Amino acid sequence: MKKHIVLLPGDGIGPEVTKAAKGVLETIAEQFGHSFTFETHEIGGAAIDNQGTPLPEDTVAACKKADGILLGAVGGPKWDQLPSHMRPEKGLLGIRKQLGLFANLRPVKGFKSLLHASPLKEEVVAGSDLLIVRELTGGLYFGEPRERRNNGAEVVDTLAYTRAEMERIIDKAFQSAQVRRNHLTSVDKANVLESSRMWREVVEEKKQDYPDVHVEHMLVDAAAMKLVTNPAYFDVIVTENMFGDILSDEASVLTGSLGMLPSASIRQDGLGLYEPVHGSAPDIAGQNKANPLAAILSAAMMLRHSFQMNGEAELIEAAVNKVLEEKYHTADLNLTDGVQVSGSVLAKKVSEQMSSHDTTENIMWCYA
Ligand SMILES: NC(=O)c1ccc[n+]([C@@H]2O[C@H](COP(=O)([O-])OP(=O)(O)OC[C@H]3O[C@@H](n4cnc5c(N)ncnc54)[C@H](O)[C@@H]3O)[C@@H](O)[C@H]2O)c1
Ligand SMILES: CC(C)[C@H](C(=O)O)[C@@H](O)C(=O)O
Ligand SMILES: [Mg+2]
Repeated sequence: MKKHIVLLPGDGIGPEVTKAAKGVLETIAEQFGHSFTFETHEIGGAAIDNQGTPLPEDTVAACKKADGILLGAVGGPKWDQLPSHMRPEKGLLGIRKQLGLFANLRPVKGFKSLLHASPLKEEVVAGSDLLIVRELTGGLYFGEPRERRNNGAEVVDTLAYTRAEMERIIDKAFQSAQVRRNHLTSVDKANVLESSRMWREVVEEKKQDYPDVHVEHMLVDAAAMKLVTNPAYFDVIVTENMFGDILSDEASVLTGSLGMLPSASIRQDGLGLYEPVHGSAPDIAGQNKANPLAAILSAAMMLRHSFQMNGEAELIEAAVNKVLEEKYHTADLNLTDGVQVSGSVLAKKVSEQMSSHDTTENIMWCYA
């Protein structure tokens, strides 16, 4: 199969982890006889430096024509003092919005061989396998007005949603629950926010369409606590943009590192931008220390979601599992046992494992 992939490496560790994921995709192409072509574009701080804007028009145009998009990360201290419309993060928010990527799927599954990498007790982490379905193009991130007022004496951000925006993400989450364990937890702050009260109404209306799914409501503060005390309780969590951002970094603790969490930012027709949950990690950028697995697993999500290449995605996931079982890991996992390697060596191990045909265990993450 022929597929055209746009790479948006971005800033900090973005280029390192994107290169690692590209290498794994090349191994897939070789093994399965696919033809993947790649085109690299700037976004974020790199684009500000070279083109004066965090989201150049040619980047958007290339993404619109792509079969799949793989992003590294954007941002860093170099650009922190720029006005908000010129920050690298605006490039990421802009591409999500312009492409209509309203659903962000963030699967969180602890690999068995990494249970002891979490700072939580192994018996707490064991059995956790959840999916955060985060609304990605609305809420506080995009609501207007957002401004300083009264000579800087006041400031306003706006949390706005239309009912239609809520309906489509809640539908997506019910559908994800149907292919998983039929348990949906809708997370909100309905004791305080009007938007959350409407969110609850929409969930209540939608549940009539999915009678096989057990749905409940949970306040975000309580959910944050339960995520680290009883994570195995959760199957699918659906929540608005900002809550989903925060809960997903928290959930990464279950896997041992933020460098383990992949994500898919998708829309209905299958186009997707695949991005690790982590950021540009300026503290380790350029040192070949970054864990490439979140980016590699994001590439696997691209194969499954945008290209319908399930076997190929499973091969990557199984190879990652095997490499971890063989106790190779990067420094972020903070392990005292096993073999600590650089990011590029870990990525190479994954590709070698894929070519060895010794990856039989299907550890597939289920998400729809
Ligand atoms: N998707 C994105 O592009 C994205 C996501 C989050 C943050 N950011 C941006 O990244 C910059 C830094 O933000 P931050 O420091 O709060 O968050 P971060 O995710 O970049 O880093 C948080 C911590 O996790 C570590 N870490 C993250 N990814 C890792 C990996 N793959 N391997 C090993 N360790 C890893 C970092 O070293 C750091 O200690 C900010 O400008 C922020 O806006 C971008
Ligand atoms: C960089 C930032 C804008 C982004 C977000 O908040 O969506 C990041 O934290 C993420 O989780 O993808
Ligand atoms: Mg985040």
